[in-house]
Amino acid sequence: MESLELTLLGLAILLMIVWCVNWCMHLSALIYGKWRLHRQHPDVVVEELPGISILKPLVGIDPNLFENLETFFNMKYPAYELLFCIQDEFDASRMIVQSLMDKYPAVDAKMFLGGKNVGINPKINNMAIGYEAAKFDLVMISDSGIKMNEDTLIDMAVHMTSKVGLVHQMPYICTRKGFASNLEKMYFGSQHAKCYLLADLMRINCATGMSVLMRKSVLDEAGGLKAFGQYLAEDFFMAQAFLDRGWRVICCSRLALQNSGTYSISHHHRRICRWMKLRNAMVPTTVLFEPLSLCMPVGIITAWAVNYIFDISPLTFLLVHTLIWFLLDYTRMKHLEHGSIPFSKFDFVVCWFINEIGYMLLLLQSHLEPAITWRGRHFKLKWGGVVEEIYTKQTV
Ligand SMILES: CCCCCCCC/C=C\CCCCCCCC(=O)N[C@@H](CO)[C@H](O)/C=C/CCCCCCCCCCCCC
Ligand SMILES: O=c1ccn([C@@H]2O[C@H](COP(=O)(O)OP(=O)(O)O[C@H]3OC[C@@H](O)[C@H](O)[C@H]3O)[C@@H](O)[C@H]2O)c(=O)[nH]1
Repeated sequence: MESLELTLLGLAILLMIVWCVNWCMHLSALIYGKWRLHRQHPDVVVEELPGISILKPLVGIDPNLFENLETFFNMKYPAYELLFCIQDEFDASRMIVQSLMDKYPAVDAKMFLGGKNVGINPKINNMAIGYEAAKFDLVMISDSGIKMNEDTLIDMAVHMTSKVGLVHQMPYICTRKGFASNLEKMYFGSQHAKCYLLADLMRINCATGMSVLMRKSVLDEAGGLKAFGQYLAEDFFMAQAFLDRGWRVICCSRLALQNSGTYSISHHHRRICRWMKLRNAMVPTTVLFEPLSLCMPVGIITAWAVNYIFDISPLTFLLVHTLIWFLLDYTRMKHLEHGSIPFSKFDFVVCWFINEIGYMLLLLQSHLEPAITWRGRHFKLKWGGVVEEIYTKQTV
């Protein structure tokens, strides 16, 4: 009996430690975010910044594609080239790119059609020819849904100091109409931002491949772009290749502004679930630790612990815990927005709860359905990250 009580007390103390670690994570991410993000670079001599080759992998179109791509033709940067990689020669995005190239003849832009089969990852295959044609030593990969501010490239280049090999942007969401967009903003502004900033602070590899600037010479030393075609989480392995060679990988101070014109709650959930599956395979410790960094699971288990140790009402504890967590998320989101949050406080509360509950369900789903579907293709992820395409039989 005594040993059971001792075990329960030990467990309760352990849970309280996990709870304290979570508050430390929250506060550190808030402070680090304030220091790292939205910096200005008034003293930079822009003309001296190195040239950049920007790879834009494109598949299909969405209502914001023209607007998003146009921002790349209007960047304040001394030397850059745009390498549009279009997966299918009959893809509708070809017309959009052509019209932008006609509108901005002074911008160095080229189109590459069809890609090259160098592996399984379709994004890598799509960019393979463009990568070979890149003329600068700094290569940037920028996904189709990204919108750039005029000075983002400057910010990324400034972060590429002599010890840094890869600069990435923390994903965030542009303000668009509707609840689905607000929910996406909530996801990227709460738990995701907290962990992303912390991982960057602690130099843990967390680079997301939607917007990354890299030293091409180092990537070539690692086998070039094609070496990463066997993985679906090519972003993680690319960043790892830089870390393994002693280079620093850092997050710059501008956020990656995702502004895809096609969005819905189910699309967001499918995408996040796909990312969770990648994380589970790449960094298996996240299987245990990710649930332990979420508001509700941590609140519930700690409510039991404080009740066991201090006889505090679990419900009161849970309410106070949730309220403070919520306020910290609100503060972080305000900071990410660099101003006021673009939806009402009521919408914020609703989105926050739906995001917290949805997050837990998605984590569960990511374990129940291991296969990955990406843009209509199915993949089987093996431990360690190597991927295999699953072909389904067509019946006529
Ligand atoms: C007692 C509490 C411990 C807390 C541990 C928290 C673990 C949280 C794990 C993940 C949360 C989100 C991570 C954000 C970045 C990942 C984005 C992503 O999934 N990207 C994929 C698609 O682009 C990519 O292919 C995935 C690659 C693997 C990334 C692995 C990230 C590990 C991040 C760990 C963060 C630890 C924070 C600090 C711990 C004290
Ligand atoms: O078959 C494909 C699918 C996607 N892509 C391109 O890859 C980019 C990202 O595609 P999506 O927007 O569908 O996917 P995500 O935003 O979830 O991608 C993210 O997660 C998986 C990682 O491997 C990626 O690096 C990261 O960008 C786009 O530019 C898209 O055009 C291809 O070129 N071919």
